[in-house]
Amino acid sequence: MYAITMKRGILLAAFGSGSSQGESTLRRFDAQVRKAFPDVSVRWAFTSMLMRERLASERKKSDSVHKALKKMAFEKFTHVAVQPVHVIPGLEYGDIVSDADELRADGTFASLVVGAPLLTESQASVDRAARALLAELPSGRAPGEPVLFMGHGSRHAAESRYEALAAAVRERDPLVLMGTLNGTIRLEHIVEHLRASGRPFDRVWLLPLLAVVGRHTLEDMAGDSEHSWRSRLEAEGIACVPVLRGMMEYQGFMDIWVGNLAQAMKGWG
Ligand SMILES: C[C@@]1(CC(=O)O)c2cc3[nH]c(cc4nc(cc5[nH]c(cc(n2)[C@H]1CCC(=O)O)[C@@](C)(CC(=O)O)[C@@H]5CCC(=O)O)C(CC(=O)O)=C4CCC(=O)O)c(CCC(=O)O)c3CC(=O)O
Ligand SMILES: [Co+2]
Repeated sequence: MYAITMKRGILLAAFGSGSSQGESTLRRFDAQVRKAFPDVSVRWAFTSMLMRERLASERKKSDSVHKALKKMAFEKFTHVAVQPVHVIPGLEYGDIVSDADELRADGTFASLVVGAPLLTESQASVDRAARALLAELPSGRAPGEPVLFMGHGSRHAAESRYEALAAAVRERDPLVLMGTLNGTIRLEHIVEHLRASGRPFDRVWLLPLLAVVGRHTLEDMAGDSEHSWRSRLEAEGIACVPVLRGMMEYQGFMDIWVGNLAQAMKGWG
């Protein structure tokens, strides 16, 4: 058996971002990954075709997961770990796994592994994320002020992960609530819950449960349109303090995604 010279690579996979804040968030994460694995090449893939096209029109190059893996195969990488920076094992995450499955079937890599998203079916992953989230609540939050997190939500069964996280967080702090844009726990459920608590509060803090600040945060959460969470809460007479920081800007969450990557790399054998 000839000895293959091991060439190891990491492929980080995000939805993609074109904003300067989003790009600096991804760059900070990139630096943390390179620091954690100094002798492994780090590449990026953006999963959103829409984002890749938007960047291409601004002459910024970006690869899909499939294309990035093809390039790494061409460059003779033997061991590759793909690490998504997604929150749930939903549809977007599933696309990444199927891209990896396809390339693995090619047999071009000696080993191709995919890391877990922030939340998996394990309660340990939910509790770990709940602790990271509660460790980073806005410093200006006065006692008794509710904090609302807006997740993306999904029609995929992985939607249950948001509910699991919401329960784990509420257990630790009953005034930290979570809902999703396109999921089962909607904003109206959160408002009902707040009203039912009977506790007086002047304002609520509004944070994205999204890795990177993008349109969903800027428009759907904090935007001026009447459909945004902020506008709908203000229409209910509830003042809002939006915090435009993606989850990947918090050390605790970066540590979880880096930890998932380290775990996946153990699968290289
Ligand atoms: C399946 C689908 C919905 C459906 O059809 O059910 C879906 C699902 C999910 N998206 C997620 C994440 C993000 N989606 C966006 C943005 C957009 N998402 C859109 C479409 C779709 N998104 C449908 C697939 C359409 C397709 O792929 O062809 C766009 C194009 C249209 C729209 O939704 O408005 C809009 C472009 C906005 C623009 O114009 O820029 C951003 C960026 C941002 O915030 O703006 C993030 C990263 C947030 C972050 O950084 O965390 C997650 C959570 C993943 C996770 O973290 O786990 C899920 C759930 C899951 O994966 O199951
Ligand atoms: Co989306």
